[in-house]
Amino acid sequence: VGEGCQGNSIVYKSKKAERFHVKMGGPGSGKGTQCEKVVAKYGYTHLSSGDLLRAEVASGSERGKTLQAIMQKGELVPLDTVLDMIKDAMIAKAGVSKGFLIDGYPREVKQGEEFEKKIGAPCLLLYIDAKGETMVKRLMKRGETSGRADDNEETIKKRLDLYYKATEPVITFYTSRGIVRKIDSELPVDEVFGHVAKAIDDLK
Ligand SMILES: Nc1ncnc2c1ncn2[C@H]1C[C@H](O)[C@@H](COP(=O)(O)OP(=O)(O)OP(=O)(O)O)O1
Ligand SMILES: Nc1ncnc2c1ncn2[C@H]1C[C@H](O)[C@@H](COP(=O)(O)O)O1
Ligand SMILES: [Mg+2]
Repeated sequence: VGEGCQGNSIVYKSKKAERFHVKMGGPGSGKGTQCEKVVAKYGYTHLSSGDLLRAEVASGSERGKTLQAIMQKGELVPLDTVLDMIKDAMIAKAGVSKGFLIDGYPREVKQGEEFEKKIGAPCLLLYIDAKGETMVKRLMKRGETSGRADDNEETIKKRLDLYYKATEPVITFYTSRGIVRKIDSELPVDEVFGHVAKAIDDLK
C-alpha cells in the first residue's frame, strides 16, 4: 500500500492503483449515508468499523458480548480489535475490490498511526461535518427504527463528547498533510454527495 487520503474520509492508494478511502465525522453526521452513495457510483468496498463490530455482537460470541457492553456505553473498543477486523475484511476482498471506503476509522490519532504502520498511508480524508445539534436530532430520529443499542439520548451524548475529544484531533493531524476535504453535511443528502463526488474526482 502506498500513498492516499480524503477528509472525514481517507483514501489510501496502493501501488496497484487500488484505493482505500476512510470516512470520518461525528456520530450521525451522515458517513454511512454518503458511503452507500459512493459505493453505488464508484464501486468501492465499504467497510464500516461500527458495522463490523455490530456483526461480531450479533454473532453472539464471547468477544461480541464484551464489545456490546463497551459500545452501549458510547465508548471506543480497543484499537487492536477494530484494526484487526478492518485488516481481515480488507484482506478478504483484496483480490476483487476496486478500492476500499473505510467508515468510522480512525477514531483517534493513535488508530491512524497504527493503520499506517500495518496497512498504509491515506491520500484523502473526507470530513463529513454537521453541527452537534443536527447530529443529535438525526440520531434520535434514526433511533426510532435502527434497533441500535447506542441510539439513545444518554449514549448519543457520550458518543458526541468522545467525538469532539478523541476524533476531531485526527482531522487536525491529517489537515497538516493537506489531505482533508471538509464536506458540509447540513445540506440535503444529494447535495452533500455532489461535494463528496467532487472531492473523489479531484483525486483522479
Ligand atoms: N444530509 C442529510 N440530511 C438529512 N438527514 C441525513 C443526512 N445524512 C444522513 N441523514 C440521516 C440518515 C440517518 O437516519 C441519520 C444518520 O446518518 P448516518 O449516515 O447513519 O450517520 P453516520 O453513519 O455518520 O452515524 P454513525 O456514526 O452513528 O454510524 O441521518
Ligand atoms: N474505529 C473505532 N474504534 C473504536 N471503537 C469503534 C470504532 N468504530 C466503531 N467503534 C465502536 C464505538 C462506536 O460508538 C460504535 C458504533 O460505531 P459507528 O461508527 O457509530 O457505527 O462502535
Ligand atoms: Mg454509520
